Amino acid sequence: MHNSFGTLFKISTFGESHGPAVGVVIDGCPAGLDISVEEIQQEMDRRKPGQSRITTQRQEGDEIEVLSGIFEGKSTGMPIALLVRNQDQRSKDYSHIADQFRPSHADYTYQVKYGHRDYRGGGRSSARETAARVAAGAVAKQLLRQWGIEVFAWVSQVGALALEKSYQELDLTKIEDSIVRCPDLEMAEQMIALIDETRKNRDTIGGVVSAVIKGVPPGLGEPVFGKLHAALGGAMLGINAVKGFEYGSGFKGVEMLGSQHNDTFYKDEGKVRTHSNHSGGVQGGISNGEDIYFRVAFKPVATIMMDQPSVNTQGEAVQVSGKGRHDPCVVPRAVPIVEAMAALVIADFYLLNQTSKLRG
Ligand SMILES: Cc1cc2nc3c(=O)[nH]c(=O)nc-3n(C[C@H](O)[C@H](O)[C@H](O)COP(=O)(O)O)c2cc1C
Ligand SMILES: C=C(O[C@@H]1CC(C(=O)O)=C[C@@H](OP(=O)(O)O)[C@H]1O)C(=O)O
Repeated sequence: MHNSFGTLFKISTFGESHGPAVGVVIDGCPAGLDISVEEIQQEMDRRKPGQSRITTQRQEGDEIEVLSGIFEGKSTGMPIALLVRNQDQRSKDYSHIADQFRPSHADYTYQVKYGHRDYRGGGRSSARETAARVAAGAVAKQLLRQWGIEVFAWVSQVGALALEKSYQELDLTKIEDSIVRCPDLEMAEQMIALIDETRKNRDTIGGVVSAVIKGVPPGLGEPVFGKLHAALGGAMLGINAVKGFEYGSGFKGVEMLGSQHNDTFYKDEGKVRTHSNHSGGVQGGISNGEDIYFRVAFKPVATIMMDQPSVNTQGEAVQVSGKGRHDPCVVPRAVPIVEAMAALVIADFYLLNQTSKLRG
């Protein structure tokens, strides 16, 4: 029932991994926005399968088709419909799970909830659906740019290999310089080697995507229900395979004292700023104008190329093994998904904020 996201900048996605297409309808994009379809395509290319040796080898062009809502390069204020046709489905890789459940994928929960499921490629539980979110996020990013807001995400951990540097110490222009999307290129090499080794062992591994949103004005977010950090957390936890979300000082903040953790205020050229930013740019659910930064934890991919105990739809014990093409680690492709979901939340909250008080 819940296939839509957002209040004013609202999206609905549709499509299954092995159906004819996946796509999105964006309802509420203001009219007159210059929209570059080429930029939407660049985001699709960052997410698409088959992009490097450390991702699934399913070969999809993920070429975006604009069905409505953009005319002469500008949004018309009408629903924007974007479509991607599926081209490289291999449904026979899934025949064996028509009546079996892969451990830790969504096979069992979809079956028990609906009594019927599209088992081909995981149907709608497949991360293929995130292609639609990335397309919508690419439009949201272009809207945010008008307001001076930018979103960056990168891989900061694979397995136990963790980048200890803060985002201020990283060169974020280097994110796309390695196939793993870690801007520290030495660490990137180690991460790639670890993913290669894991894949050779027919296994999978988890990781962390870190992100920062720059240029958010103070005042975005609703005070009780609809806190900005809660919306961001909800958006991130709604991405496939996500197991954790923290923003600002996050779980590490518990080790600090209030006197260390408080972000003290000062005035900088008429603006109220804070010296530190343990709050992660959000206080009381409302942005304070500082950078919003957060981390998203992804589990190791469920489908592994080895036998594991499970049950079938009759409740009988079986051994199930993954077949076909799967990501050994999702984080390199999750980077544009995290950016897209963050852009969608901020675009929505920016528009909502414009209705929150009389201005004069
Ligand atoms: C970018 C990305 C790629 C993914 N690729 C695969 C994959 O190839 N095989 C797989 O079993 N799961 C993959 N997943 C994870 C599944 O989609 C996810 O585990 C499944 O929908 C069950 O949901 P849950 O893990 O959130 O509970 C991927 C997730 C993301 C974000
Ligand atoms: C197709 C994509 O990734 C897929 C995500 C996925 C899963 O279970 O999430 C399983 C695999 O599906 P298939 O067996 O059909 O190749 C991945 O390739 C994509 O991201 O576009």
